[in-house]
Amino acid sequence: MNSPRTSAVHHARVRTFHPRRGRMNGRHADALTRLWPLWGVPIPETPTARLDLPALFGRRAPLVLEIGSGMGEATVEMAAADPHRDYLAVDVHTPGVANLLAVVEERGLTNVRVGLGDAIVLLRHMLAPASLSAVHAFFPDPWPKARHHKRRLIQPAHVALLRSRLVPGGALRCATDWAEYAEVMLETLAADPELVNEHEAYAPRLAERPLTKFEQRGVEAGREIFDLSFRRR
Ligand SMILES: C[S@@+](CC[C@H](N)C(=O)[O-])C[C@H]1O[C@@H](n2cnc3c(N)ncnc32)[C@H](O)[C@@H]1O
Repeated sequence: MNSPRTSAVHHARVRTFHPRRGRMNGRHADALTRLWPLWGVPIPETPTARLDLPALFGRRAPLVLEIGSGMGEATVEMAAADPHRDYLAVDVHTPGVANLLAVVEERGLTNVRVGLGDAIVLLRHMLAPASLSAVHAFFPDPWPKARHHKRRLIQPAHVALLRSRLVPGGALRCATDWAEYAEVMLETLAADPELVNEHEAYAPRLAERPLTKFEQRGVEAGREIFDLSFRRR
């Protein structure tokens, strides 16, 4: 369960999400014990310092942030195909984070680090403006009920924050299987004067984005998939 608390962001009240333990198996527990100290990025509730990215990755390279990486399927495939950039994945779901750490080890990837905690806290307090080459938000929770829309990742205050962390020309790529949220995403991103849509409306499917189990379930349920691709001016 999320245990939310509220905090002020650009004068809007939004939720902060705490890590969720979920259901852990032995492999997850082993990965957390061995690999978290190597590649894990703790996200405290009130961080006091920005991340030292060259120290974290052991090199200076363009950085991609994946928000809500789930079990890490997209992170692993995209990072493996893109060794000249570093990938920082973040999720609040501990078993997903543990799974990603295990697969990063199995695949021998050196360009992936994994944050556990709230992506908004990470963005606001731990990443400097203009520090990201790209932000990926694939299938963020749609929060379908109107009274929960305020929990959505894509909302004006968050978009301003996300965009501020991109380098000029940096990419913001989103996908969703929730048609109403797709429309809101399109409107919200298009309303930011510092973002440019790379397409007239929705983008074609991003070739390098793999099919995750989450997306597969949406397709099997008959839902259309919407991709969005914007760039910071
Ligand atoms: C619907 S799942 C999609 C997972 C994955 N991107 C995929 O396509 O399979 C959304 C993910 O976002 C994570 N999430 C939700 N709120 C978050 C937050 N504030 N910070 C980081 N991750 C978050 C959830 O734990 C969940 O793993």
